[in-house]
Amino acid sequence: MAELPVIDLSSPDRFSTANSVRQACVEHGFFYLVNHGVDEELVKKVFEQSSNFFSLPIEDKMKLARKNHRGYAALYAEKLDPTLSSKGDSKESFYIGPLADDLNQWPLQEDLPSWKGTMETYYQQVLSAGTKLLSVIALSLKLDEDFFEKMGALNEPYAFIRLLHYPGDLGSSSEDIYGASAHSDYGMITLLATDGVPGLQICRDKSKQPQVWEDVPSMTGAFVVNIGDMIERWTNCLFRSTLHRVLPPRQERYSVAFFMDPNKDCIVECLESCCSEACPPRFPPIKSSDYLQERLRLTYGS
Ligand SMILES: O=C(O)CCC(=O)C(=O)O
Ligand SMILES: [Fe+2]
Repeated sequence: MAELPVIDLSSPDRFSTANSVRQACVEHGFFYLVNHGVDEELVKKVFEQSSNFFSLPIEDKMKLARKNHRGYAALYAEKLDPTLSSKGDSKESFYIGPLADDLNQWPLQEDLPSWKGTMETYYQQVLSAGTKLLSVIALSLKLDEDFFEKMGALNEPYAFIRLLHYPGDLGSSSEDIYGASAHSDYGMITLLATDGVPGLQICRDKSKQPQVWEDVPSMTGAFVVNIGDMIERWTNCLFRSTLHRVLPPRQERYSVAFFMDPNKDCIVECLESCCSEACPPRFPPIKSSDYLQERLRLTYGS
């Protein structure tokens, strides 16, 4: 079992919080976030509405099939580990992106009346928690706390809710089928809520063979937060985007991820404080949208 640090976002001592965040991101790339300001009742409602959506007939769900990375992705449609030969991950999901650009797809009002409002409120509340957390992350890197704002990353951030449903035992064969196969997240940070059903695991050392996987238990009221690959690139691997996966669930499981990615035009390049002559940048600068597009292409095989 992984013993992950707990970060209190409401602590008045921001420098001490920043130190804990730094240690958590260097050692684990994963931590629990408490007192994050997202209403617990709202989280419950999101899980209820998510379950309502996934219970709709498949024909209705397919009417909202994923376009512009918004909407419904059916069972086995995604493979988070593109090196696996299996048919895909045993989960279905639904994506909700930036609220302002009108590209989102919504279930019919008459089917799920308070669905859109619930998701929009959740989007805004988690975005605001994520924004606060990124200012602590900036402090933890010895940058100004508004670093990510000033450089434009948080100007219309490319942030997504992903509702996830793992349907439980489908009696699948011995094939390599995971709920979510091994991957690291692509963006800046991910804030994950789960329904408490176990399954999430992390691998702290991707290069060690055989890989060692540790369970990440859920903690009531806390988000599990992890660092994405773009922060790993910005920090020249000082902060880790840790490999994780969800075991093939025997029991039905729901989770809700919030991926906070920078503005599409943002250039992600090694921070000055994270490189030196002895430790040159490991990655060339890259435009955020180019990086994401390539990662999504590999995940969906198209
Ligand atoms: O469902 C989970 O617990 C994790 C999902 C995940 O890692 C992802 O969607 O990127
Ligand atoms: Fe993930």
